[in-house]
Amino acid sequence: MTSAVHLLQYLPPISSTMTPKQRLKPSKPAHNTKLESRRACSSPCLTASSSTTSGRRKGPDDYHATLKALNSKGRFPRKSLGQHYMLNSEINEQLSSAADVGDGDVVLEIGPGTGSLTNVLFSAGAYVIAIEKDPHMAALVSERFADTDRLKVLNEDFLKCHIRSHVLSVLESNKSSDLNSGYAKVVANIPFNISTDIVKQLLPMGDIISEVVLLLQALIAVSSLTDLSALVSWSHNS
Ligand SMILES: C[S@@+](CC[C@H](N)C(=O)[O-])C[C@H]1O[C@@H](n2cnc3c(N)ncnc32)[C@H](O)[C@@H]1O
Repeated sequence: MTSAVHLLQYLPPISSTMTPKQRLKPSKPAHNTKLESRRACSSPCLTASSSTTSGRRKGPDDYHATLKALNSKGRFPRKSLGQHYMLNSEINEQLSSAADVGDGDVVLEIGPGTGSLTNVLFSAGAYVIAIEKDPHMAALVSERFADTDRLKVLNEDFLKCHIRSHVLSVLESNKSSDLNSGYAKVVANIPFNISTDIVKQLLPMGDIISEVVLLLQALIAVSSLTDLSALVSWSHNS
């Protein structure tokens, strides 16, 4: 079995219109109602250090909906958990289509958060195994998709849980169903603080995982400001 990085795509810079001052604003808890009335900007994510909203189209995962979902659990993005929530559904769709997610695919999502990417994966027809460390977010995503039988939420630390057995149990139990058996795919907007460890965990799993598409953080400026711009994907070939 060999595994190879087939594709390293850089997404276009997505917060280039923000001023350094905007980027460096200190964290504010989401329950601060002042947050909700701030002006729109082009940032696609709600992060531990962002206090601005996205000017993109409204939807179930836009800035206000995401804040509302977080508020419902008394939460705000935590840097220690790499929590930055995707507000741009187009980027989620790019992640899903880079892995060619389709009907019956089993997809492992690391850190579903509020479920914006999970929602896109469902729309593509996938069965999703979502591993979420934060118990509040695990509860939130379970409640959000309570009416589907195509989701298994595991409130676990991805770096400590037995991923292989979780994935294999879903692949095995679905052999006779209409799910594509044999291989799972990984599609995730991962917590950047543990990117390297996540990749290390996934690399030896080419026997059960066919595609990996991760949104990673890339350095974009000498001032050490960072942006979300790298989409890395690879396929395992036997
Ligand atoms: C970058 S956010 C992405 C959230 C969501 N997928 C999105 O795109 O908006 C990362 C998510 O991973 C979760 N997380 C952090 N560390 C984790 C770990 N070790 N195992 C599983 N989930 C983790 C965070 O709680 C958070 O929900």
